[in-house]
Amino acid sequence: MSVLVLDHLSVSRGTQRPLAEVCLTVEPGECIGLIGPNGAGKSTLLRATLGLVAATGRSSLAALPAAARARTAAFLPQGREIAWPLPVIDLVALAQGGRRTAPEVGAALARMDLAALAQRPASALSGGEQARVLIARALAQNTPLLLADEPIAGLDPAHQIACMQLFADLAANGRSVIVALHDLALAARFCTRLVVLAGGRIVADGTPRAVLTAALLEEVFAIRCHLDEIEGAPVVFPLAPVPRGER
Ligand SMILES: Nc1ncnc2c1ncn2[C@@H]1O[C@H](COP(=O)(O)OP(=O)(O)OP(=O)(O)O)[C@@H](O)[C@H]1O
Repeated sequence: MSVLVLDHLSVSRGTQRPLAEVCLTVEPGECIGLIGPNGAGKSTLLRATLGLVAATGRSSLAALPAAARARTAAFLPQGREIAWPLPVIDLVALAQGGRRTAPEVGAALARMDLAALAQRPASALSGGEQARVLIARALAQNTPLLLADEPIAGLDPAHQIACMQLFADLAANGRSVIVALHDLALAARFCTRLVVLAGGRIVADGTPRAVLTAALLEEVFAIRCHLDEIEGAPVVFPLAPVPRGER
């Protein structure tokens, strides 16, 4: 059974339409990379999916009562500053009703490389460390679906890879992930499927190999890339913006 169904989901703000007629079905085991240039509508799509912004059309998730929604999906929003001086372990334990000893809490701390920071006030950590704490909290919620808005922004390369590997592992174990990100190389390597947004609409949807073509990268992202393959996975290396006169 599908984890999520979006049916002609649209958001309007005055005369703008940051999300237009998005239809998407997410199955268990999918790690979906949501990609697109700045302002494409990725955050708006995630928020409308959760019912956090007014939308027309239907999101099967937003249609659930609030408690069922929280059991179904964890959300990692884009803004990640932690204001409360709560110990890291207690902040992560909020995902399990405050139970520090819940196995999900220990597992999430270990998976995000936070065991050594568990007793530190979360607000006194570095930006990247705080980002990892919030990923751990979302992970500890242990939901079938995880929606993450640019979770790897600000992480060092080792933790970026570890975080994407975590999402791929969740999917391999039958959960579903939608992750908005700008790193096309990591999206290509770790996602089972890429959904490309531009101007609030889905303009491509498929495997990384099918989606990441030179033509799409030029048209949607206005970049020229070196495309290659390593160990069977597509590799994208951005080289230069397409000159303005050629767009
Ligand atoms: N609170 C808001 N009020 C009005 N317009 C907004 C608001 N938030 C976003 N927008 C507009 O909606 C459009 C989509 O924004 P959104 O944040 O969904 O894009 P995004 O793809 O997540 O971008 P980015 O990669 O920069 O995070 C943009 O044109 C943006 O300017």
